[in-house]
Amino acid sequence: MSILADPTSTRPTTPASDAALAVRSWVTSIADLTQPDAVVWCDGSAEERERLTALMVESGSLIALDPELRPNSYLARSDPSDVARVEARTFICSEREIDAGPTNNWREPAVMRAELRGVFDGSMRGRTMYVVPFSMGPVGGPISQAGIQLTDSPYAVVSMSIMTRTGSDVLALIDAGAPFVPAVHSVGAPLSTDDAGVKTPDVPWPCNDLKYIVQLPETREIWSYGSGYGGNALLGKKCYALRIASAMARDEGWLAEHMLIIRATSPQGRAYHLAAAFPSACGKTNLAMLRPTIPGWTVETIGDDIAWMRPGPDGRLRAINPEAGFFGVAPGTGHRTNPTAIATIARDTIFTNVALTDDGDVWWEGLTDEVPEHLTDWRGQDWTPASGTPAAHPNSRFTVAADQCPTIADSWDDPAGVPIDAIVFGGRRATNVPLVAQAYSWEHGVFMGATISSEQTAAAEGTVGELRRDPFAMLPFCGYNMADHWSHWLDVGAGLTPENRPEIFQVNWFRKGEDGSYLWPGFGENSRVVEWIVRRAGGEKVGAVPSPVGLVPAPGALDLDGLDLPDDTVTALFDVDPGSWLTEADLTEAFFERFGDRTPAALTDQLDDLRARLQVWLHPVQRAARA
Ligand SMILES: Nc1nc2c(ncn2[C@@H]2O[C@H](COP(=O)(O)OP(=O)(O)OP(=O)(O)O)[C@@H](O)[C@H]2O)c(=O)[nH]1
Ligand SMILES: O=C([O-])CC(=O)C(=O)O
Ligand SMILES: [Mn+2]
Repeated sequence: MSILADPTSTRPTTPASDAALAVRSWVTSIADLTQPDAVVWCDGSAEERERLTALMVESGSLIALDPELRPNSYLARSDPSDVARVEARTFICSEREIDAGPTNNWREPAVMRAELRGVFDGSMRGRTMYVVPFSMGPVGGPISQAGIQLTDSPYAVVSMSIMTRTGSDVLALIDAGAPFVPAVHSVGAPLSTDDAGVKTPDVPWPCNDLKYIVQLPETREIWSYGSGYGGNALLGKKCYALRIASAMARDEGWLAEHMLIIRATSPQGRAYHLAAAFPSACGKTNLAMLRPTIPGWTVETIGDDIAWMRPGPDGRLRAINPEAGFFGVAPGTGHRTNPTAIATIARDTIFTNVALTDDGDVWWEGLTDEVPEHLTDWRGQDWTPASGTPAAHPNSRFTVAADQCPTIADSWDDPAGVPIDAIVFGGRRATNVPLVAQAYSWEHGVFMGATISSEQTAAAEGTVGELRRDPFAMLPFCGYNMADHWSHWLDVGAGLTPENRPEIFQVNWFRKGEDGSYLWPGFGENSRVVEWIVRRAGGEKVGAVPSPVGLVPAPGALDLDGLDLPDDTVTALFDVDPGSWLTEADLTEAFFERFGDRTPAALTDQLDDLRARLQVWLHPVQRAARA
C-alpha cells in the first residue's frame, strides 16, 4: 500500500525536503511490510488524544473511571501474560558480539533483521498504523533528540503523548533535516477477515506470546514486537532514551542514565541538584517526589526515571529529563509514603493493572491503610481481602504528565538542563550496604556504580527478591558493553575540572533488621540523607568519617532529630562488616572477570584499594578465620 495514494492516510501537507521524503518512504516501507488497514499521522493534539481515548473506551481497552472521583482518567487491564519488561527477549544487535558485552542478549544484525521481517510481515493487518513523531527533551533543545514511533497500539500512542513531546512541531523539525531514530512497534496480533468480509473481533489487550525488543545501536534503530506494556512498547523510554541514547552518548561524550533528577533547596536558600540511579522499582519516583520532613528544606521534581547529562558551556555537568511524564509504580504509592504522587494522579491519568473500586475509582496495595471490602482485581475478577492474591499487579503503574506534579521545578523543562552537584547510586539491599556513603574519588564513585547489586523486583520477569548485579542500575538498559560504560564514565569525569565534577554517593533505604523489617523509615525521611549528601557535595562543613566502603556521616552529622530511632538501629544502618564485604569483593572480582580486558584498570585498582581498607578494619578473629 502506498501512503501517498492512501485515502485513509492523514498525511500532512506535501513534503518538500529530501528529509521529509525519506521519512515518508520509510513509513511507506513499514506499511508495505506490516499491511495495516490505514495509516494515521499523529499531530499530538488534545483532540487527537480524546478521539483515541474514546475509541479505546468503546473497544473495551480502557475503562473510564468515575469523572467525579478521578476526572478524565482511565483503567487499562493488560493481558495477564504482558505485565512487565521482558529482559530475556530484549536484544542488542551490534555487528560484533563483544560490543554488546556479556550482560546483553546479542544477535547479529543481519540475522535479526531477517527474523524481524518474518514476524512483522502482515503483523498490523486489520489495524491502524499510527505515525508518532516525538522528541526526547524540549523540542529542538541542545540536549534533545527526535524519534518517530510507528505503532498499531492506540494505548501506546496515547501513552507516548503523555510520556514524550509528540506532534507536528517535531515532525517539522525532522522534515527540516533533524536526525531521528526510527522505532517500529507492533503488538503482533493481526485481525483477519473471513471470506464474507467479517473481521475477527479484537481483544481488549492484543499482544503475542512471542516477543522481540530489539535495539540496533550502531544504526540507531528500534523494533518492538508482541508486547503493549511499558518499557516494551513506549519506545521513547527504555529503548531510545536509555539503550540507543547510551550508545549515542558514548560516541558523543555525554551520558544517558537510569536516573531521577531533583533540586533541593536549603533553609539558607542554596539550591543543589542531585541525580540518582536506582534499579527498576527501587525508589526513583519516590525520591523524585520527596516531601522533606526536616524543617526549611524543599525538594522539587525534575525527572523520575531518566537523565541525559552533558558538560555544558560553563563546564558543569548539565542534566535534562528527556521525558514529559511519569510511568510510576502504583503499589506502595500512598497518602503516607508519597502524597505528591497522589496529588499528581488526581486526574488525567491512565492506570494499568491496578484494582477497580465499586464506585469506579482505583485502588492498590499501599494506597490507603484501610483495605476495601470488595474490589475488581487487575484481572477483572471479584476480589475481597480474603482472596489471598494482590488486588493490583505488583508492577501496576500510572501514566501521567509531569506538569501535573505539584512539586515540578520551574526548570524541569529548561532545554539547557540543570547543573548536577551530586550523583547517587543505590539498590535494594537487606544487608551489608550502609544507609549512605560518599566516594573517596570520582574513580571510587564509578566503582560504586559499577558494583551495585539489588534484590530483583516485579518490574521485569524473573524471581522477585533474588540478588543480582545491576551496574549503574543499567543492566537491562545499556546499549553497549557495560565495561565500556564504566570506561566512558571515567573519561567523562576526567574531562570535568575538580570544581565542576559532581561528588558521588551510595545509598540504601532497604536494609533490614533481624526481624525482617526495614531499619530506616525511608520516603520523606530520606531528606535527612539528601541534606547530608548535598551539603557534602557543596563543600560545606558537615562531618564525615572514613569507613572501608566510603566516607560516612560523623556522629551527629546526619540530622536524626525527631526520629525515634534507637541507637542500635543507627549503628546497624551503618554497620560495615569487613568479613562480609571481603566476600562481596570476591564476587565483584568474579563479576569484573566476566568483562575480560574491557574492565578498566582503574576499577580493578579500586577493588584492590577496597580490599586493603577492609583488611585494616578486619577484626583479628575474622582475620584468623580467613587466613
Ligand atoms: N521501604 C521503602 N520503600 C520505598 C522507598 N522508596 C520507594 N519505595 C518503594 O519502592 C517501590 C518502587 O518505588 P519507585 O519510586 O516507584 O521505583 P522507581 O525506581 O521509580 O522504579 P521504575 O519506574 O521501575 O524505574 C514502591 O513500592 C515504593 O513504595 C523507601 O525509601 N523505603
Ligand atoms: O520500563 C518500564 O516498564 C518501567 C520502568 O521504568 C523500569 O522498568 O525501569
Ligand atoms: Mn525505570
